[in-house]
Amino acid sequence: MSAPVRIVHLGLGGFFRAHQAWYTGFDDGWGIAAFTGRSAALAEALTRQDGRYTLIVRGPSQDDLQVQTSIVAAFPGSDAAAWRDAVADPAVAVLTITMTEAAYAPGGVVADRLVAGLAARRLAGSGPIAIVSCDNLPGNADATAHVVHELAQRLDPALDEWVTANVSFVATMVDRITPRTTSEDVLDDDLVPVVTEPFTEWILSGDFPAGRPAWERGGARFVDDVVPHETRKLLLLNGGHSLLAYAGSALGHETVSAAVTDPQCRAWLDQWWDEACRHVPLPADELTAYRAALLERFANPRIRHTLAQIAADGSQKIPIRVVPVLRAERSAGRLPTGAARVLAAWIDHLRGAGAPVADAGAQPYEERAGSVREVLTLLAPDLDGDTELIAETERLLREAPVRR
Ligand SMILES: NC(=O)c1ccc[n+]([C@@H]2O[C@H](COP(=O)([O-])OP(=O)(O)OC[C@H]3O[C@@H](n4cnc5c(N)ncnc54)[C@H](O)[C@@H]3O)[C@@H](O)[C@H]2O)c1
Ligand SMILES: O=P(O)(O)OC[C@@H](O)[C@@H](O)[C@H](O)[C@H](O)CO
Repeated sequence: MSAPVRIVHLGLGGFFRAHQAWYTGFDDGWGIAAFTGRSAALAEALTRQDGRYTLIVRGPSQDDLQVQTSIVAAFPGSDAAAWRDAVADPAVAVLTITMTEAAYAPGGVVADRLVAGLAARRLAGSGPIAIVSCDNLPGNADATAHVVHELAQRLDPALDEWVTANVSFVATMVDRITPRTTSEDVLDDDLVPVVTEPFTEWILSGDFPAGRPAWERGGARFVDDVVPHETRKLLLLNGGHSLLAYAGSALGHETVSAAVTDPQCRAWLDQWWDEACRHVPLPADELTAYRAALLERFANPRIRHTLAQIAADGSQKIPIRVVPVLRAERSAGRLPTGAARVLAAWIDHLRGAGAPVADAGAQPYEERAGSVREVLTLLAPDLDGDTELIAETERLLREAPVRR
């Protein structure tokens, strides 16, 4: 028998099924009703399989197939009535989100959906709930709270007061490399499996006023402060990914594993990590171990994580993965060549090098990509008078690979 629905998820995709749904599977008292962002296809396919799917845990030499059953209902994001009913259900205690960074823009889809759901919950008198953003955003709890309060206040100040009294925004660091599923991954008895890596990490901080699953059974950790862990992951893993996505694809590489085994890319990655590590508030030995583990994870030749997938939405990612290091290094009086290289490689990508641009926010940057200073004016106006940084970025652009 399926578990009762006690979690609602927004952003049914690959990562959620490799991560939060997998952790929830360790506690059979908790079922999930999951909603896609937009499309109906995945919800329909999962519904035909009664929510079951196979997690293909792909190690460097073999696969471990794990059938997952924590999703008990799947809906297309367009089913607004099902969404409101699900969030209003008094049995539901937790709402998780994986909608990508861009969806948190003010007036964006995260605010819209959450406020519609919370308004229905308030009307139904269903009481408190925890909202857990699992997107790669610094301060993902605060970012979620901000867009929810902003919209609720504008629509109905009484709803905003209810949110303040009833909603707990939980901060998280999430990590499990999960490339997009391709037709080659499909199994005889499963049209919608998910391929992921063996490594997984989940660190959370915050209250769950209506209870939560025993996610620690899968290894999740509850801490007072996620910020050091989030900074470690965003700068070293995601920042390293962005470097490889732009600089590696310009060299002709297609995947993370191909790029990281190229000695040139590897040297650039080490230089970026040396600079970024100075701004991660964790002990040096922890960072050394994390870097070593990351190299193994990135090099897994059986995980086909395309640089094009990671390169998408650079206008949302560069400001949080790279700019903080540029800023901190310049404030410390250093010229960070590794960080400037990520910036230069992204500008080169906007000019047409490497992976194609797939980014709804790219246009103003593409229009200014001929001038490093003008890109900085949009990206980090406090740095657009920094002639030394601009000259270094221009030098790196002149040295950018010619093979495209
Ligand atoms: N894939 C990973 O390795 C990974 C790891 C850690 C964190 N994450 C976080 O999870 C997010 C989702 O990753 P995924 O691999 O599941 O991606 P995905 O493309 O499968 O997207 C997940 C869901 O979000 C929806 N969506 C995306 N952008 C949207 C938009 N602008 N408007 C409406 N709906 C939208 C999609 O339709 C889908 O339902 C990432 O952006 C990241 O923040 C991913
Ligand atoms: O998923 P995105 O688009 O935010 O970023 C692409 C990758 O850097 C990211 O998905 C990592 O694989 C992930 O964060 C690993 O936990």
